[in-house]
Amino acid sequence: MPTRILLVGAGAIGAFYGSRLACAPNTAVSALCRSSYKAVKANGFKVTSPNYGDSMFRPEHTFGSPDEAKQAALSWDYLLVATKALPDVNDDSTLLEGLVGPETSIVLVQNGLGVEEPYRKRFPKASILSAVTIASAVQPNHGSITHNRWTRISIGPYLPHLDSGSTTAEPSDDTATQKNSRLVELLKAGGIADAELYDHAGLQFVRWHKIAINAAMNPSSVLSGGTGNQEMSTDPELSRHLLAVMNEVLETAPKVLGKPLPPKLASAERILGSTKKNSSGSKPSMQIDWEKGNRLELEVILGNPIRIARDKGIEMPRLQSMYALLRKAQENREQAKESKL
Ligand SMILES: NC(=O)C1=CN([C@@H]2O[C@H](COP(=O)(O)OP(=O)(O)OC[C@H]3O[C@@H](n4cnc5c(N)ncnc54)[C@H](OP(=O)(O)O)[C@@H]3O)[C@@H](O)[C@H]2O)C=CC1
Ligand SMILES: CC(C)(CO)C(=O)C(=O)O
Repeated sequence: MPTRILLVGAGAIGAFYGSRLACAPNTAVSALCRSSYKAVKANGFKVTSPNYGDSMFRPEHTFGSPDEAKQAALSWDYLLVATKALPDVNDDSTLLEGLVGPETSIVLVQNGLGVEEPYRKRFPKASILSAVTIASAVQPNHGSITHNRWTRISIGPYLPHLDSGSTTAEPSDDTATQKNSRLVELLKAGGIADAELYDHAGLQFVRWHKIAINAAMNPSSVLSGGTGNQEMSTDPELSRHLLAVMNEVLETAPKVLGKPLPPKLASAERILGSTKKNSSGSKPSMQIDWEKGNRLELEVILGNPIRIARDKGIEMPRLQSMYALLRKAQENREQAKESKL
């Protein structure tokens, strides 16, 4: 039997990593699509990448709805979720109803903090793997994926009971850890050399570290009227703001997680230095979503970090200001859209 993987949200990131996993031996990758269903069912995915060249990736099965996936009655080893994380809009954990069996691991490849919780609450017995990627990919047309650069994906089992000070492992922890190692092996076999294995605590640090980048760059671009990454990092006032936001996150993370930040994670100064050198003209994904009129990943990038820190008695004033402003701007825009209908 092959290792069966279903992509839930086969957009830029889901289809890119899916196309690599499909190259690993004895692996069958299927896709649950939404608006790209017809294009993918007819032609599969065309993936272009500076690392892997141009390739076609035909899913074993292409489903147009969660019900269709359920009716296939297949047993999934991994459900790889790579939808945009928008808990204020949809609870995407409902998409997995009827697909999670005793052998299934749920893999969340999404930005943000707290993305695992809706899945843990709905599927308390399932093993959940949490993944953070540094990559740049887009889906310019249905079924066409352009991978631009970077392939780093860090994955760890999500075992939040270990956070509460208890060192008592649960029997299912070993399964999650083994499934995690296996997924990293599959990604490496598919050519992702920088797939990285973490334990629960290590991966949560990686999530906070990525939040430092996303909470600084993404809302600042929208609030500054669409400034690109490099221009923000070289502007005298904006660059001070970015550094201060990143440091606010990097100083909060150890207080929340109860351990010092691992030294291998880059400092705010180093992140800013490499952004200054990024001459690709890139803009943060939140700005691109704002331009398209899409809902923003505000809750997982700003709201959840603020709330998680506040629960521990810590305020994050720079994040809070940006969150309050953008939340209202988004709300006003949604109301304006509705009043036009
Ligand atoms: N793109 C990148 O370079 C990076 C992205 N990330 C993170 O990865 C995650 C995924 O981002 P990205 O791949 O860019 O997003 P995309 O918008 O490209 O892909 C999301 C996909 O999920 C699909 N989807 C959403 N809801 C459903 C549903 N109910 N049923 C079936 N399919 C659904 C969307 O379909 P539809 O087209 O119909 O909306 C879309 O194809 C985000 O959290 C993002 O922040 C992290 C690092 C880099
Ligand atoms: C590239 C980067 C770090 C810019 O903020 C990003 O992750 C995004 O656009 O969402």
